Amino acid sequence: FAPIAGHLQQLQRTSLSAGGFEWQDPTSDLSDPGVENPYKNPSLLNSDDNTLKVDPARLLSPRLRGCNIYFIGMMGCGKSAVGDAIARRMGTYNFLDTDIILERAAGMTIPQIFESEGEDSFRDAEAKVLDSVHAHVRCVVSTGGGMVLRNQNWSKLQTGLVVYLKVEPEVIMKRIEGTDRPLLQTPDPLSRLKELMAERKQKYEQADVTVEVHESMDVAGAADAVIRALHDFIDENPPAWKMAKAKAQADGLDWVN
Ligand SMILES: Nc1ncnc2c1ncn2[C@@H]1O[C@H](COP(=O)(O)OP(=O)(O)O)[C@@H](O)[C@H]1O
Ligand SMILES: O=C(O)C1=C[C@@H](OP(=O)(O)O)[C@@H](O)[C@H](O)C1
Repeated sequence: FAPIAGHLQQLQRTSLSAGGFEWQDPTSDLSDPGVENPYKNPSLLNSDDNTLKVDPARLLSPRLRGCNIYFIGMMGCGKSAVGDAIARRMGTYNFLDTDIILERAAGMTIPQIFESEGEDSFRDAEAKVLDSVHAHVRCVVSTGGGMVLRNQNWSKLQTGLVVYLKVEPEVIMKRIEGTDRPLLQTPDPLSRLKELMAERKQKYEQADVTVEVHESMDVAGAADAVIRALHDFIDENPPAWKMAKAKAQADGLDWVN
């Protein structure tokens, strides 16, 4: 049976294509690229200044193995700016913005949709956009600030890693003052922003990873903080097969890759 066994092994090593997307059999050895947290790998550190020799963003892709990253948080917290910066640095992930997809599909801007269709219709359309987006892999997705409101959306968000960018309302307000976000068209937008944040706090805190972005952090700095937090999250939540491997080895059993 040796030739057949060889064939099977070959098959196991081949990445499969489903729904037009490449994915790798999680039980094959290819899915363990041997990439560990770069921040914890002394051989990746420059000895003179302790900076990393590689961009840790590039080493996120092999560790995520196609899993999407979803950014959640209040409008203006930086989901689009930071998400786009991270996708570019990762190199192998695409950046998607659910607001932009919705605007293109509707042929209207978000303020126009709120005005002509109302918030409920906007939320229905937003949920449909997430339905289609979550079928894709290797994406960094910026969601609209209210995506977290509907429980049904969480079943899609939870197929990926959910990152909450936590920013003080006063900092957000400075960034988005005067923009046309429909929910802030009130005489006192800062109070409205604080109310919305208080209402949504519990939902945002359901994220896998929360990153606090302070006023002194620019987009690149916020991206650095997210990348580091994601590496740490992957360390703390190893995939099931990796835990099974560790257990088998601890039990003195052979693990066949
Ligand atoms: N950390 C940051 N420092 C400075 N400006 C930022 C930062 N994050 C985002 N911005 C700016 O704030 C504005 C709102 O950010 P954006 O990414 O559109 O937010 P969101 O997608 O969460 O609504 C943009 O002009 C963006 O360039
Ligand atoms: O918080 C919200 O309810 C909204 C946030 C906006 O997206 P951003 O968070 O990208 O600004 C946009 O979806 C719409 O104005 C509603």
